[in-house]
Amino acid sequence: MDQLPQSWLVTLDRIKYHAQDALSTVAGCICQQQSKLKINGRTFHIVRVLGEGGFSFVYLAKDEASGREFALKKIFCPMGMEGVKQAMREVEAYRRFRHPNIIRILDTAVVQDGEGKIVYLFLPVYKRGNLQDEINRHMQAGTHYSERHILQLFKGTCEAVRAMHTYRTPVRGSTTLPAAVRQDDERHDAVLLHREDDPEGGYSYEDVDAAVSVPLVAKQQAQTDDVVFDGDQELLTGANGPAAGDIVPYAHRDLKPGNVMLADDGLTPILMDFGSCIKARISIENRSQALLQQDTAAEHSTMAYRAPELFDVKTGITLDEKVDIWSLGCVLFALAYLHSPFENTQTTEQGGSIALAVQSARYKHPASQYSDGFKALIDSMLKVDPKDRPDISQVLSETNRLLQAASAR
Ligand SMILES: Nc1ncnc2c1ncn2[C@@H]1O[C@H](COP(=O)(O)OP(=O)(O)OP(=O)(O)O)[C@@H](O)[C@H]1O
Repeated sequence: MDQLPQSWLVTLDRIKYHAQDALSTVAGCICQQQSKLKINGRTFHIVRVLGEGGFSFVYLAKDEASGREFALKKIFCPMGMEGVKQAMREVEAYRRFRHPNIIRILDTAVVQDGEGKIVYLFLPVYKRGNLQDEINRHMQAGTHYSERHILQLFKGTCEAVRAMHTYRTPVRGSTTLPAAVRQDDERHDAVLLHREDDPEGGYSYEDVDAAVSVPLVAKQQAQTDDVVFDGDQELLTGANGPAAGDIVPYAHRDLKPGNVMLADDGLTPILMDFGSCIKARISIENRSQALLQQDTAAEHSTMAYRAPELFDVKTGITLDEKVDIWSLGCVLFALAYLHSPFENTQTTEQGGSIALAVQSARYKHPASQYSDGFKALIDSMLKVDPKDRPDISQVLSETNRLLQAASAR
């Protein structure tokens, strides 16, 4: 096993954990008892699977007492504390960016699972699904979005991205962090991260908004040995870190239609899946740093939406938030033509690889009714050299201009 590359081990873990979860889901259908989950004294009924990702399943879960529904994301952490820390970094990213177009996290729990751990994230449910689901519906029906509708969806997505690219380091103590942990689940040895000021050890559902916005103490000593969360690195300001109030751009690094949910109004996009979110500016000083970034991108950033500089990371460069601008170009293209510019293309059909097509920005606009300005916006983002791409504010102002023009037509 030692000789196997890390990516193989990850794949083996995925197969193992997905098989386990699939089996327990089937068993849960047969045995009502197994489709319930008890966390911190509350019982949740697992209604159905909403979706699945690389290391996670997302369920529709209903609180038995209140009847309130949640999207419950179950993340498997097979590789010890590093896996849990990675999951908690995702949690912290959800908490860091408060924006109407970014998903809110309602609560978090960590549960022992044999040798590994499971992290549960409680999220609001978006019953309309994500933009990839919408694209699939268009494909089946042989329909397309109008330019105006696309630009409305794209604008909200860009606003979420702008909140990340222009993130300001908070003043110490002003960020909400999970403040305490405790162990009290009968079956699972669950550790629920919850509001410190709630003696009952949880939030009331009416209080959910307050629970994510009340400033808690920045970093607390956990009450068990399982310190699973080491705080927002942005709070660690000082001689070597950014000063409070500085702009520290973050990159999402996995922007794609499947990671944008649609709110119930059918018009408001909600950015989610922050498992790949990272401080955007990374200076690559040597080959091993370059390979690390390349491997991370291969694991977390979907190929058909991944920026060219992440396929073959060069030394002596600084990766930055322009990786997301490339992905936004792919997202805008996909909303228009129902696939990424680098999948289903003639190039890939003729045996060329996606990686080669991306690295030379080889794609074509299919014949369509979309305006020249709209196509030019896509083209401006799909530039191989990140310096040639617009920044998020420029993308937004062009989107607004095109939206006004489309509304006037
Ligand atoms: N809040 C939600 N409401 C409804 N469905 C959801 C919600 N969150 C996630 N899903 C569904 O679950 C799927 C997987 O979720 P998510 O992308 O967070 O998992 P992941 O493991 O991080 O995936 P990836 O492999 O893309 O990184 C989504 O594509 C979506 O269909």
